[in-house]
Amino acid sequence: MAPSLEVQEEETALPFSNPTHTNEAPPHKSKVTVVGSGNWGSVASKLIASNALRLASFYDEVRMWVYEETLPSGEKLTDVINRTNENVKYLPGIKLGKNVIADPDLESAVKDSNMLVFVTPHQFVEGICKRLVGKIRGDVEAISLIKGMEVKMEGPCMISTLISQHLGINCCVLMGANIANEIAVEKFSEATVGYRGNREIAEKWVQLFTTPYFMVTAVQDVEGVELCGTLKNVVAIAAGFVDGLEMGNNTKAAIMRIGLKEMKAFSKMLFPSVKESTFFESCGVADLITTCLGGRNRKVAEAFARNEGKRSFDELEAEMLQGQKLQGVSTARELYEVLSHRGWLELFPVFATVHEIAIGRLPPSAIVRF
Ligand SMILES: NC(=O)c1ccc[n+]([C@@H]2O[C@H](COP(=O)([O-])OP(=O)(O)OC[C@H]3O[C@@H](n4cnc5c(N)ncnc54)[C@H](O)[C@@H]3O)[C@@H](O)[C@H]2O)c1
Ligand SMILES: O=P(O)(O)OC[C@H](O)CO
Repeated sequence: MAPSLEVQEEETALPFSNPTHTNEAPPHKSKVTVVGSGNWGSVASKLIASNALRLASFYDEVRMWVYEETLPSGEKLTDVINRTNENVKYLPGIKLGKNVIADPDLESAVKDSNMLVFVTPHQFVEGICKRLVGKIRGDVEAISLIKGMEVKMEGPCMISTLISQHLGINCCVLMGANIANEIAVEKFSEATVGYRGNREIAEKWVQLFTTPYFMVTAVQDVEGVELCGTLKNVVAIAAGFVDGLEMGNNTKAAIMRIGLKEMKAFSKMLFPSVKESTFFESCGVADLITTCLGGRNRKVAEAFARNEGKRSFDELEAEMLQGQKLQGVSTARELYEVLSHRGWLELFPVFATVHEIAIGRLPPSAIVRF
C-alpha cells in the first residue's frame, strides 16, 4: 500500500495582508495598553509601540502597566522606565520607544484603552482581572501572551478563558517560538495568533504585532495555540534535566518527541476541537524546539539536575532569573492535578515525571524511565 499523508483539517495559516499598504483613514483609532512589563511584556511593548506610530488605526501612545518595585538605587522602576525609555530590570539595554508610557496604576493604565494585551506570569492574572472588573471600557478586545493555566474545582481553565470570564470580553492569544531577548534585538522570528471566530479582530492583532522581523499568522484555534504555549514549558523542564545529567542530544530529541506527542494527546483529550495543523505552526513544534534549546525553564532545570535536586526550583529561580518567573514548574503541578483527577497519569509519563522530580519524589534521572 502506498504511504499516505495525514489529512489536515485546514490549510496552513497564512499571514494577513501587509498593513503597510493601507492608506485609508480608519473609522476610529484604537488605544492599546500592555498589562505587564517583565521580559516578554517589555519586548511586546516595543513591538506594539513601533507599529502604533506607523499605523493610522492606533493612537501613538502605548501604556504599559508596571508592577511597581523599588530598585537598589532607591528609585521606582516606573520612574526609571519613563526617564530612560528602558526597562532596566527586565530588559536592560533596549529602548522601548518614546511612545511607551509606564504606569504603576492598573486602573489608570487601562482606563481609555480598547485593546488590552495581557502578558504577566500566569500566577498573577486572576488577581489582576479581579482588580479590573468594572474598570475597563465596554468595547475592549483582549489578547493573552501568557503561557500557563489555572486549575479550578471544575477542571483546568486556560488563561484566555479566565480573562474572558472575569471581564466579560473576547480574548485571543499570541504564542510562538519567542525568546524575548532575541526579539528585543530584532532577530527574525514567527508567532501565531489564535482566535475564536471574528477574523477582523484577529487581523487587527496581527497588524499590531507584525514587523519585518516578527512574522505573525493567525489560526482559528484558541485552545490549540494556548495549550501548545502552556505545555511546552513542562517539556522544557524535562529537556533541562537531560542537559543537567549530560545525557546527550539523542535523549533530548527523544524527550522532545515524546513530549510533543503528550502535548497533542492532552490538548485533544481536553478540547477535541484542537486542530492537528496548529502543532505545525510557530506556537507548536517551533516553540517546543526553541524553549528546549534556549529557554529559562530549560536553564533552571539543568541547574536543578546538576545539583541532584538538592536545591529547590524556587531557590534556583530567584538566584538565576533575578525577578523573572518560571512557568513550567507550576504548570507541571497544575497538569499533575488534572492528570491524577482524571486517571490519566500513566498516559503522560513525561508530564507526570517532571512534577514528581520537581517535588523531590523522584531523582532527575527518572526522566528517562519509561
Ligand atoms: N520571557 C520570554 O522569553 C517569554 C516569551 C514568550 C512568552 N512568555 C510568557 O509571557 C508571560 C510573562 O513573562 P515575562 O517574561 O514578561 O515576565 P517575567 O518572567 O520577566 O516576570 C516578571 C514580571 O512579573 C511581575 N510581577 C512580580 N510579582 C508580581 C505580582 N505579584 N503581580 C503582578 N506582577 C508581578 C514583575 O514585575 C515582572 O514584570 C509568561 O507567561 C511567559 O511564559 C515569556
Ligand atoms: O524562557 P522560557 O522557558 O520561559 O520560554 C520563553 C518562551 O516561551 C519561548 O517561546
